[in-house]
Amino acid sequence: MNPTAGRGGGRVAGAHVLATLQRLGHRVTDLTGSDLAASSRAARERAGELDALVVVGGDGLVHAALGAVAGTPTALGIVPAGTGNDLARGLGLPLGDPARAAGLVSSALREGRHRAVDAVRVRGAARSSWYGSVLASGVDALVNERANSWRWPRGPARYTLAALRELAVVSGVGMRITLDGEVQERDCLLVAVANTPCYGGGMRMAPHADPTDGLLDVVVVDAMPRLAALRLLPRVRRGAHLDVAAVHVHRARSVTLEALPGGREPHPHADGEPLEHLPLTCDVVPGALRVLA
Ligand SMILES: Nc1ncnc2c1ncn2[C@@H]1O[C@H](COP(=O)(O)OP(=O)(O)OP(=O)(O)O)[C@@H](O)[C@H]1O
Repeated sequence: MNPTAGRGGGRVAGAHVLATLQRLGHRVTDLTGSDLAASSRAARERAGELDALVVVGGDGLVHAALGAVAGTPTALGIVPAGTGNDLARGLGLPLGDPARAAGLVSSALREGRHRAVDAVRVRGAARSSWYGSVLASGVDALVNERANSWRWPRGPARYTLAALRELAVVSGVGMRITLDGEVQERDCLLVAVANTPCYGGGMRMAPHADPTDGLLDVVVVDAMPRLAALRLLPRVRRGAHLDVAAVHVHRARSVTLEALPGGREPHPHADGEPLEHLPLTCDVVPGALRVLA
């Protein structure tokens, strides 16, 4: 569990989930570490001996857990307790109700029930990792980085304020995008590579992304004047931006993103967590996750 997730609600939710699963007869080991690195390490070391890894936290902790179990037979239980919970939202899990989410995890464990869900393997020059929701690589990545650096406000307002801040200084990034071998070069506001619809605490950038279709939804937004980008923001929150001429949606199994020389190179993020710099290649791995649901 992440005791600090969701303004500290993670501690209460985590204790409740632990007690609930024990009361329902499951053998539970608490792998909570003193920080994210310690929790991730424990998850990686122990995942192979568990039936399931159950996380109580936000997207940061779910991202770490996913890295430990994707592509393995160990199931993943998610009790959303963060401020964003975009991956849980994208998987249709109950939000804002840890008791219900814990009950679902427990009944799925008891009945041996899981949903096979796609995950994304992302490879850079130095390492490869997994993500479950959306990779941000343009101004959206800068917004994510900015939002992560703020302690206040928590929740979606933090991303909106960070977007207003970043859009004041950036309007486009040159990108080479390779979609299943087909190359395009564009001046982009952002390229989002999505397995599920949302990032940034409910921004529906890829509203039709389906984590069970074996495909990535790639949303490319062309560079545009700042005012136009600001006007696009509320439409993205509703997922009502796909008919805007500067917005293009592609579907692919494999996507490579490279920054063209010149300009400010964003630091890509996936599931809200920082990755290494571009170039990066994202490959969808169908059914790589067994989600208890
Ligand atoms: N024991 C811990 N385990 C995991 N993360 C921890 C822990 N203690 C502190 N943290 C910090 O909490 C941060 C936020 O974690 P998390 O994403 O789970 O919650 P959130 O930010 O409230 O939710 P969301 O990402 O969905 O908005 C992590 O980046 C990490 O640095």
